[in-house]
Amino acid sequence: MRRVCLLVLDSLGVGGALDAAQFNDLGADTLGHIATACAQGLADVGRKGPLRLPTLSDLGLGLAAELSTGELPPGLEVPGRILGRYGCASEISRGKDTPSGHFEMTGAPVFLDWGYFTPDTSSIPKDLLDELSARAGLPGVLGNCKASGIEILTRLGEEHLRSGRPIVYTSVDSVLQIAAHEEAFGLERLYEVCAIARELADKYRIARVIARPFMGRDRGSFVRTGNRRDYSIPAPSPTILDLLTAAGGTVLCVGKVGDIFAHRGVGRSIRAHGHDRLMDATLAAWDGAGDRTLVMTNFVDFDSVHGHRRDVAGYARALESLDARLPELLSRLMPGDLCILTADHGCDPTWPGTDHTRERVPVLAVGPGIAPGCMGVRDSLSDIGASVAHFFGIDGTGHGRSFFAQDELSNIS
Ligand SMILES: O=P(O)(O)O[C@H]1O[C@H](CO)[C@@H](O)[C@H]1O
Ligand SMILES: [Mn+2]
Ligand SMILES: [Mn+2]
Repeated sequence: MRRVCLLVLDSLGVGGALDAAQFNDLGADTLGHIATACAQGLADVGRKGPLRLPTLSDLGLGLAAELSTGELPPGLEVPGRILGRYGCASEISRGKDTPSGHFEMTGAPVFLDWGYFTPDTSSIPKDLLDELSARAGLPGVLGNCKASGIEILTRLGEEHLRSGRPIVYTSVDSVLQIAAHEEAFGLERLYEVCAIARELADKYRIARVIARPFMGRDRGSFVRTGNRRDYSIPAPSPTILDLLTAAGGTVLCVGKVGDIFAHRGVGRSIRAHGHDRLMDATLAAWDGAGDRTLVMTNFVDFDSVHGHRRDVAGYARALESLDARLPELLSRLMPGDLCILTADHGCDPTWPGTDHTRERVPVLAVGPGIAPGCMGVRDSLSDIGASVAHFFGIDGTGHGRSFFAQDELSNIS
């Protein structure tokens, strides 16, 4: 029996990207800067002192970070013995966005340029917005600029309630985000508008349309809800989700993963909000998973709740909480099981602005029969997909190299 659990700690970069300067991210280091702030007592909100990640440290997270930047993040000192195979990987896709990271780690790096809405005002082409209003029966839209999601609600949320116009905005990523009040505008209506926007955005090669529902009565009380939904462009080439499904295996996606892959190669998608619920859903999926099953979960709050909001203490708290839940999963790994933890890009909460940061990502692999040790600095996140294919004994996508030795897996039951 062979099963793989792939956990994406969304935005947990470990610095060190050789091309970071091209993204104005030279020196960005999500994990390193969080750990440093914690060690300096600068992240003592709802937690205290140095970052404590005993399980992730045992799996080699600190060493993976040291491999990337040359510096061991404080608090992530080398434990007595490493439990897993650790390393880090550079991203070769052109963008530092979520779809690029997820596609690349599943064997489909993105070499084409997404389309971007760049200007700060009138960002989104008039044709697209006119057609969206016509087809969705909207009285127009608000926003139409590059913005941060919370700030724009404060600025335009009340006008949205008065006018019924949804708020459209973009970021440094290839995204068209649409915010609307979950009750006043309606959640299903927002999803319908986003589905139309997805069709219209295709010709501009926009990677994602994102529904951003929110609640609250006024600018002081607006909050985004957990009903966010992503409408992605499909991966540019087959992923291991496609190949495993075609080979008769099963792909179970937890959280926003199914949406990211536009549900291609996805057997079942399980929605859950908040890291604890996401972990509960992962454990439930894992407990019911049979032979040749891939369970893939994205822990989105690191990025959306803490990284983009530049909330260092919150990010540290979320890391410590997830770390405390990991033993529940690790204790369920039986012979023939493999668990890989990684990230899709960085989002350094100490960095200027509110956007993602170009960084390497950690790659931690653990399971009975997987010899602990170092897998080095990997050339691409696609090495993860190649390793998963190798583990399942199926053809890979042609991108990436397995971090397992050729004959290493033959003795695993
Ligand atoms: O500021 P909010 O709405 O959270 O947007 C963020 O979320 C998007 C998806 O990760 C990114 O493109 C970034 O702009
Ligand atoms: Mn992401
Ligand atoms: Mn993000």
